Amino acid sequence: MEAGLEQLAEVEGTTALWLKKHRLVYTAATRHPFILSIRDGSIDLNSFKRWLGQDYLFVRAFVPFVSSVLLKAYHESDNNSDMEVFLSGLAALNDEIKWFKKEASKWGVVLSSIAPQKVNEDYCRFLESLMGPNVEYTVAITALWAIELVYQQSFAHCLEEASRTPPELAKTCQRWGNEGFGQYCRSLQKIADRRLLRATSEELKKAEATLLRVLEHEVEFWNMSQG
Ligand SMILES: Cc1ncc(CN)c(N)n1
Repeated sequence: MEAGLEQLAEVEGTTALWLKKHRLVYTAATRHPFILSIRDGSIDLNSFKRWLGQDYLFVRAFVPFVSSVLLKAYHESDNNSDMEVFLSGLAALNDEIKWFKKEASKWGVVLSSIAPQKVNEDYCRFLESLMGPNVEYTVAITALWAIELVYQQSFAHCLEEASRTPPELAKTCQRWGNEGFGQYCRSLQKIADRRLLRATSEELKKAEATLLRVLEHEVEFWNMSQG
């Protein structure tokens, strides 16, 4: 990193700098028309159901990814408490899978008969590419933080005062838009920033490229859901 940027990263955090630098794609991911349609109440419920079924499949693939980050933390982290953050994330995912099953039956979505769409498969394949032992902990935690952040920022937007989110979707928005999940995202960000400050320039390049890929995959995922 250049000398000036390095000082700024110490004050602001590398992740915040990257979000500013890549704000167009970040905004595309967190203020997507699919999310805006939840927020203004115009959401097509078939799109919502499509998202629900596809996201259930994504979350099933996300669990092993989070486990792989926990494993990397166990082997590579310079801070004992990192592992506990991921463990709490895994516990939340356990609840999330149960929630998806209940929500799906509420909406008449039969999860067992849903096939992943190509966009979803591509995203899950990307997750798998980050699970191997050759991928640095710093790169993997950057991806995990970005993936969670997109949902937190998107759904929190649907809970803001001016929003007209339909009441039957409020629980969905609260799942990722609540303060506890916001705190979890900040914990992930702190870990990522701590690691990025000590990363080699090669690792920094890989982590930034990974952040961009996550944001692009998230935009594609919303596009797919919207249909
Ligand atoms: C596609 C996607 N991105 C992020 C999340 C939040 N875990 C999710 N459930 N699905």
